[in-house]
Amino acid sequence: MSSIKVTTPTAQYEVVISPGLLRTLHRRVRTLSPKSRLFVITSPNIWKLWSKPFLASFPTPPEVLFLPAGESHKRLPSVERLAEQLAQKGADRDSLLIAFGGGVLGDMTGFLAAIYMRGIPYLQVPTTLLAQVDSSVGGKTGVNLAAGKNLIGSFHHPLATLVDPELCLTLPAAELRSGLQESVKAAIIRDPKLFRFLETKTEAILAKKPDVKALTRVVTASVQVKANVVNIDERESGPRMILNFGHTIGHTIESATEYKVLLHGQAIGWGQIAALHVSLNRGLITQAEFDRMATLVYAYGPLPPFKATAKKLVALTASDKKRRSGRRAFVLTTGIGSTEIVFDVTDAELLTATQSMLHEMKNKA
Ligand SMILES: NC(=O)c1ccc[n+]([C@@H]2O[C@H](COP(=O)([O-])OP(=O)(O)OC[C@H]3O[C@@H](n4cnc5c(N)ncnc54)[C@H](O)[C@@H]3O)[C@@H](O)[C@H]2O)c1
Ligand SMILES: O=C(O)C(=O)C[C@@H](O)[C@H](O)[C@H](O)COP(=O)(O)O
Ligand SMILES: [Zn+2]
Repeated sequence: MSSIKVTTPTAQYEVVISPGLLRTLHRRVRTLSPKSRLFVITSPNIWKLWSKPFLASFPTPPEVLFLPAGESHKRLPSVERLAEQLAQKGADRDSLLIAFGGGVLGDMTGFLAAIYMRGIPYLQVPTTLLAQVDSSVGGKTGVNLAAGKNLIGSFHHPLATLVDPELCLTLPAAELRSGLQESVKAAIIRDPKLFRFLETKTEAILAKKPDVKALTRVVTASVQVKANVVNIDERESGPRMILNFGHTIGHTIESATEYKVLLHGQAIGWGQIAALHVSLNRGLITQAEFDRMATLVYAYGPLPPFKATAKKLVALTASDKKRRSGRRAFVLTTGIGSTEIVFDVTDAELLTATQSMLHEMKNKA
């Protein structure tokens, strides 16, 4: 079992990572919140697969509310519908929400917890690899607008994040690989050791029945990277922007394709390729470093093709939340494990890099 601490000016909590943890969930929940009324928020498909071990330790079953699965449901009306259900069931400020799902469900449940009765506590019990390595940690919650990704939201940290890597054993292969793109990101921005692990253990990680020991190591190292960054910059005033490596173009790909074509991690995979091209063109990394990093991104593919022009993708960066005083922030890599945040990447530079990324996509098709 590993426990990683998140300590920010507004919150202090643990991320507990332990295979098999789900079967002892009730004890852990009651240690954190002895008396609260519990509301589990999940999706029908996840509940069908995992309700038995989830409920195994509960003396009486908690209330369960459902959200349909998928990024296209990550919108305000879904949150409102859930809030109405909570109100009808008499949820109050002593209630505790338990987000039992992937990043979409976790982001929405966290946002619901942030705004219901002006704020109630919630727990993250992430069920996808992506949610385990990234989205269940750090307190970013929210929903999408047609105009852009996560444009409505708040920072609201969970009471704790309880991770059982065994949950990933029922994930479709594409979902597992999507989550691994965020681990590749964590490795590129801050952890050369994780990078090497992802390079050498690809087979075990991507096996038909993934090696839980290897997955647990990937989750633990990725969460450690995330916690270290969040601990120094909770509100993304500066250093936290590095967690957005690959996301400037990745997010524009998601909104250009109306959140329907690619999984989040797949879009971020392409976004990382674009960011690698900018870094290479600026001479911040050697061709050999570029090749090594791009090879790792593609190793956790395939990254599906999509239709959008470079011009459109660059134009859509106008709604990126990292913009400061009208200037676009961009995260570059200066080598495996190191990054630089810059504000002077020109449209022309980004266009060239995005065209190179689209060219690679065409060659792979
Ligand atoms: N808040 C953050 O810091 C942060 C970080 C990274 C990503 N995100 C967000 O996370 C979202 C992506 O999350 P995701 O990749 O988990 O997608 P997701 O939540 O849509 O889950 C992917 C699919 O897997 C299913 N599923 C979940 N657990 C399963 C299991 N154990 N077995 C079988 N199927 C299962 C889900 O029902 C869904 O269909 C995006 O909206 C992204 O913006 C947020
Ligand atoms: O936690 C962060 O900070 C991140 O940037 C993590 C990202 O992987 C994640 O996709 C996040 O939701 C992006 O946030 P946004 O503020 O750029 O929408
Ligand atoms: Zn992400």
